[in-house]
Amino acid sequence: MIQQIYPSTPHPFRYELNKDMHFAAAHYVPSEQAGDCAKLHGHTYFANVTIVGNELDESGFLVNFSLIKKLVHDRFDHSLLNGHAEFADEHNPERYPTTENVARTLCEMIQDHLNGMANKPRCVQVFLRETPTSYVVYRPAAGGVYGG
Ligand SMILES: Nc1nc2c(c(=O)[nH]1)N=C([C@H](O)[C@H](O)COP(=O)(O)OP(=O)(O)OP(=O)(O)O)CN2
Ligand SMILES: [Zn+2]
Repeated sequence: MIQQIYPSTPHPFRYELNKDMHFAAAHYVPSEQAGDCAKLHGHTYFANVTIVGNELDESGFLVNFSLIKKLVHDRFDHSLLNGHAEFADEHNPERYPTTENVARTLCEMIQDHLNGMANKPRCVQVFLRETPTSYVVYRPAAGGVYGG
């Protein structure tokens, strides 16, 4: 069982849901400055995704926990991150599969899906751990999340 304390983000919504998950993936950071990270290697990533909203769906869910896992796990588990379109541009540092960019991409992917739901849940935080000693927290700009 995964048990961990995460940083929290303040928000005005009635419900907050968190989903923990793992995925195994390989990557390299295509930058001469990246040192050993420029070499192909792998991690078991750990992600915690925070979803908020005011309304539940017809199942009484803010969003089904399993959907959040499916969006991330089905796409990235046992894959080469650099092989995904989101991370394939080796000339744009915003597209390198760093922890920062992967966390932001997960949030954006999930939000794209949530935008199609009638109860309009929002992804307000992705905590992404790459190694036992390194993690990133991504939060979309407040205007983007709360501004409708
Ligand atoms: N800001 C970032 N820095 C680094 C990233 C990153 O994504 N964003 N990535 C790496 C490497 O991919 C590496 O796999 C992880 O680095 P690091 O935490 O240094 O790994 P260690 O397990 O060796 O850490 P120790 O605490 O020294 O054991 C590097 N930097
Ligand atoms: Zn790495």
